[in-house]
Amino acid sequence: MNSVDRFDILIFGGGKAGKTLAMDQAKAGKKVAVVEVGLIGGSCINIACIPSKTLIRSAEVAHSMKGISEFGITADNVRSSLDLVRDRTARVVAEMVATNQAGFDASGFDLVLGWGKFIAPKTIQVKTASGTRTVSGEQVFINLGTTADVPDLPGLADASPITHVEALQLGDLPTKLIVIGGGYIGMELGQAFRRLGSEVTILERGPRLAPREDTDVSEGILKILNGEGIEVALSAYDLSVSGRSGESVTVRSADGRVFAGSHILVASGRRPRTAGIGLELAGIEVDDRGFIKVDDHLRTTADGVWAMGEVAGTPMFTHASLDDYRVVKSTMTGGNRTTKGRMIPYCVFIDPEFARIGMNEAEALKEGIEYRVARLPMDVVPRARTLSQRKGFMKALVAVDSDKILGFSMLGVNAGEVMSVVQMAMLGGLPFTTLRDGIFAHPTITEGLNMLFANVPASAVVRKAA
Ligand SMILES: Cc1cc2nc3c(=O)[nH]c(=O)nc-3n(C[C@H](O)[C@H](O)[C@H](O)COP(=O)(O)OP(=O)(O)OC[C@H]3O[C@@H](n4cnc5c(N)ncnc54)[C@H](O)[C@@H]3O)c2cc1C
Ligand SMILES: NC(=O)c1ccc[n+]([C@@H]2O[C@H](COP(=O)([O-])OP(=O)(O)OC[C@H]3O[C@@H](n4cnc5c(N)ncnc54)[C@H](O)[C@@H]3O)[C@@H](O)[C@H]2O)c1
Repeated sequence: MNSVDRFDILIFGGGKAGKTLAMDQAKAGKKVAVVEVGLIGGSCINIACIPSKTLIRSAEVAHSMKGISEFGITADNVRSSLDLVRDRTARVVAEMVATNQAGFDASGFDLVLGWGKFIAPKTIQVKTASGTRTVSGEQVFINLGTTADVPDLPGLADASPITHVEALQLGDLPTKLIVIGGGYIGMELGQAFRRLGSEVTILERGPRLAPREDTDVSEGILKILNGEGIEVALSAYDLSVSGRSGESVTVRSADGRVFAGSHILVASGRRPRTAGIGLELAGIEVDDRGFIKVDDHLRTTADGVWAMGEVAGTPMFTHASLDDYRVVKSTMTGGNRTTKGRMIPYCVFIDPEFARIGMNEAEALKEGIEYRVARLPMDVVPRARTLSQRKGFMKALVAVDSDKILGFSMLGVNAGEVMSVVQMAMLGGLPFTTLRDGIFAHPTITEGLNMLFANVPASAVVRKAA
């Protein structure tokens, strides 16, 4: 073994939780190292949230130009250039990487760039540009994230499919994009490419999009995507592929449907980056899907080793990874914050957005929780009319035996922001009447919450699992 550089804190993978903990602990005077294969700042800013949302914004602008006559404006000869869209995305990413790098430098931790693997408990060997370096930590934190899971479908690997990484860096706009998977990435990027000018077909093996959501949400999203000319093939399972992405591809489903396209994008879920990194040499166990086993404090099966973010099975959101940092920091400083029962919001950046906090009807029914439900079509919210963004609805679940808000779902313009207002009320333990009777600025989308919560039935409409 090479000589070992010893640290108080060793972080394996510089994702959201890892980089935040590294800066925090280095500033606190600890000797800290982060082993990172190359994404300065992790997936979110380099290849995931930030570039995808930047591309999506360009696509939104392109889309609104198409419907510009609705606003009494004429714009002739409007064209989009994928090169310029990609350059804008690259600029936003570069800015964020630079900001991250500056934060890393200011905190003073040792960034060890290279692919790492455990070679002994708490000891990682890193293949750097100049050779190998071995580092160990008194406390070790794993934050390695996930990677696109390319399913083992006949012909798919030979077709050289793209993932979100390549999709965000394409030189030419696909004439016809086939997307395998109708989840977050499939819906977001599918809609964005459609709006930039591609024909798009989404193949989803399940019977509906967004299967974790209530059926009214799935139906609403389907209608919106179909309305923009996106073909969505549901129950498209046991796919087989021929051809090559970038040239011509054909996909067949078990029931005989055939889909032809120029490119194929795989967006069918994620797999943890735990293979081949010597976890067994470090006493760190994984579950049957390869995610690192952790307890509510994110402690692994190895003493003094924690795992955070997606690799630990945390819900796959940047803000959830950030909260893992808080959980770990709490344990390190004698606190008792855990992952148990935490409320994690999310927003799918289709347009209009879909956002949820807390429970939906399907979950309440499954758990046998009685609830009252209020619904409001976006069409009646004055701000939605001024914006010509009338699609979708808001929905809230309220307890039966109290005025507690159980959950909120919204498919509509600014859903992510409006959801946060409801989330604050839930975090503060406020009754739904606070949102029903609070004074919101007019005309805002949030003002719709007055109307939504005015629709909460006194008690009559109670639904319960059969
Ligand atoms: C296309 C896309 C869009 C998304 N959009 C959103 C969104 O809008 N909002 C949201 O909240 N979430 C979004 N997500 C999810 C979000 O990106 C992640 O949940 C978030 O980045 C947290 O990841 P993490 O902290 O678990 O790890 P990551 O940020 O993935 O960090 C893991 C790091 O470990 C490094 N690494 C891995 N293996 C090794 C090794 N052997 N040696 C050295 N280094 C290694 C990687 O290079 C990486 O930098 C999106 C994901 C994708 C794919
Ligand atoms: N806005 C956001 O916060 C955001 C955006 C993008 C990604 N993410 C995170 O990244 C995760 C991964 O995204 P994703 O879209 O890859 O996964 P996903 O789990 O959201 O969706 C994958 C979809 O692919 C389908 N599928 C799987 N195998 C298939 C097959 N062989 N044929 C056809 N369909 C198949 C699944 O039924 C599912 O609907 C998300 O779950 C989310 O947590 C978040």
